[in-house]
Amino acid sequence: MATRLRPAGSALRQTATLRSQRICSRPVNGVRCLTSGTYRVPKPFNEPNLEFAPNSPERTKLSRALEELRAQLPVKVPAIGGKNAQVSANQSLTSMVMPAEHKSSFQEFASASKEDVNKAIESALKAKKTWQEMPFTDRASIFLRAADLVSGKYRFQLLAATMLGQGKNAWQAEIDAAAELADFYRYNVGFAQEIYDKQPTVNAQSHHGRTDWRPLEGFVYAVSPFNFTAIGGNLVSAPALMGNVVVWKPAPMNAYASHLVHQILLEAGLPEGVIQIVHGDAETITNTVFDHREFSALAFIGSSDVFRSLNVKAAQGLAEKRYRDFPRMMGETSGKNFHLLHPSADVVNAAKHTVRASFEYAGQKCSACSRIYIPESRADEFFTQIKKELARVKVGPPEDYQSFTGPVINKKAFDRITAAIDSANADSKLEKVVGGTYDSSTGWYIDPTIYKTSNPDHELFDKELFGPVLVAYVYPDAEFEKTLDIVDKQGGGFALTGNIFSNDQQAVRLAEDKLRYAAGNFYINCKITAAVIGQQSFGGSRMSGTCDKAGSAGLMQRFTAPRTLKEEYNKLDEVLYPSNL
Ligand SMILES: NC(=O)c1ccc[n+]([C@@H]2O[C@H](COP(=O)([O-])OP(=O)(O)OC[C@H]3O[C@@H](n4cnc5c(N)ncnc54)[C@H](O)[C@@H]3O)[C@@H](O)[C@H]2O)c1
Ligand SMILES: N[C@@H](CCC=O)C(=O)O
Repeated sequence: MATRLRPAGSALRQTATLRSQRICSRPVNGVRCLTSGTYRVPKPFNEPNLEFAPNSPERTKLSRALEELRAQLPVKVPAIGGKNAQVSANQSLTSMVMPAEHKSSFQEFASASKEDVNKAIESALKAKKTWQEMPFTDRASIFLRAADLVSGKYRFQLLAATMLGQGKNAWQAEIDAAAELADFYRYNVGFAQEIYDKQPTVNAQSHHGRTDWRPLEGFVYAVSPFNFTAIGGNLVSAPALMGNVVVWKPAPMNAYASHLVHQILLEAGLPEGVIQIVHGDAETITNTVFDHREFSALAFIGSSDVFRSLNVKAAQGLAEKRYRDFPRMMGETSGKNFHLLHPSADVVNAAKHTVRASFEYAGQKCSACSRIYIPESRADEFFTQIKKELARVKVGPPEDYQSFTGPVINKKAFDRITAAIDSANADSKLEKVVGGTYDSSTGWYIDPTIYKTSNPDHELFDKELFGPVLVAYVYPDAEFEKTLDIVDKQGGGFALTGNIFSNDQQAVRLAEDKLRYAAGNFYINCKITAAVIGQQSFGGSRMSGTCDKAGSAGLMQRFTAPRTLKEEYNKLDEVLYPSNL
């Protein structure tokens, strides 16, 4: 039996429901809608965070959800999701262990064959006409209802899945699987309204210009990473809200959390077929999708190398004239993100922010800080404060509320990061400040690790390790401007997030200008992680992606093919121009 959603108690809060009704003039699913009006969706808001303090009701509820989930392990995930989809008894399944406890299997998923993927594509295309003809206000209602299910009825179930499956502690799971996911659904509805509202404002006399925000003609392929439950949920909601149908391939390590998100969308009223979730071998699924004539767009979040390879595949398809459209290629990818301290910086503040940015969720946020630049005059103070903070930090399992950070995702990541640590420990050009140790006896644990160097060209400044490893360049105070050039040049060609800590506004201006292309998200006197939907849209350029910005109308507009209409109310009297007469 596939794991189904269970209510986890009463909704925490009732959010505003869509007050507007439908606008349409033709029957939808045989139902004629008769209301009229230019409807406005509710104003989006950021979901308030629960804090899980000792003895809080939310801590009790979360602990219960964790116990209930543990009792069901390993959870089973069907190859293709749907209201009644199930894993059959004789199907071979792929097992994924818990990052914090690798002797225990967390999830087992079935893998889609090429035929299954083709069926999923055809089901999505079959659902397309009805879905895109559904009035926007009704599509919006489905996602607003989903937001309430995420933040209410299924909140603790989503958190538990994200904690056990992806190794996040309660706070990290909360800001991802509850808050950010609900925020994406609510804000995306607002962004869609913003797009539909964009209409020509100037018309010549007796003319009427209009924009028809058509969804893409084929289907969208969404490929999501392991580290955020909300990211996959957004990658599918953004195109679907704009009237597209989507084939969704989540990362194997969050197959179960993504399955839950899909089930929630179905419960919220999403018609079956509109989003087809497909699990299995990445290449089999992708090759089948890329062979299809109606492949219209890729919405990818993951590593740069994979995104690059998918661009090459799509180019090959284009060269062979396989597609009807030029597929849109949207990708948010890797980073080698920086903190930069000016000599005027508040060093205590900078050190605290750096501990969070580099080591929360074991450095596995694409936004995480993995390189830092510190002026010589402030370096001792900075490292002393960092050590003081790290002495209070517990590395441990996600279910332990005391754990500040947890394991890395799997053995492959553990081996990759610890190999880099072994080599750094033996590198005479690096001096270890803290950490450099790890332990895989129960889970994939790596201690927060910092190296410093006076060699700004060390390869660690260019390599995304995606783990809790930070490299620091201590620069001569007089070389602040030169250091800006180094920051810009380094970072492996990536340009995702970065910041400056400074109490000198001229230095802030200089950094903001010189580092204009070094980061898609640039922060001043605060850490570089935890962008909030509606406040900081997210994404970088250079080799970090196409910078379409998750959490913005910009990304959603990429899932449209606008049609321009012009209507005239007068007749043409004369063929010849006045000058011809
Ligand atoms: N910029 C962002 O917004 C953002 C957000 C989260 C993660 N990331 C990046 O994602 C990476 C970590 O996530 P990950 O380990 O899941 O990334 P990944 O690139 O290994 O996988 C991402 C997705 O691509 C799929 N995939 C892997 N190989 C594939 C192939 N050959 N063909 C088709 N699909 C393939 C995976 O199964 C997964 O669904 C890091 O590089 C991180 O910086 C970026
Ligand atoms: N948007 C998140 C990062 C997502 C990538 O993993 C942040 O801003 O920290």
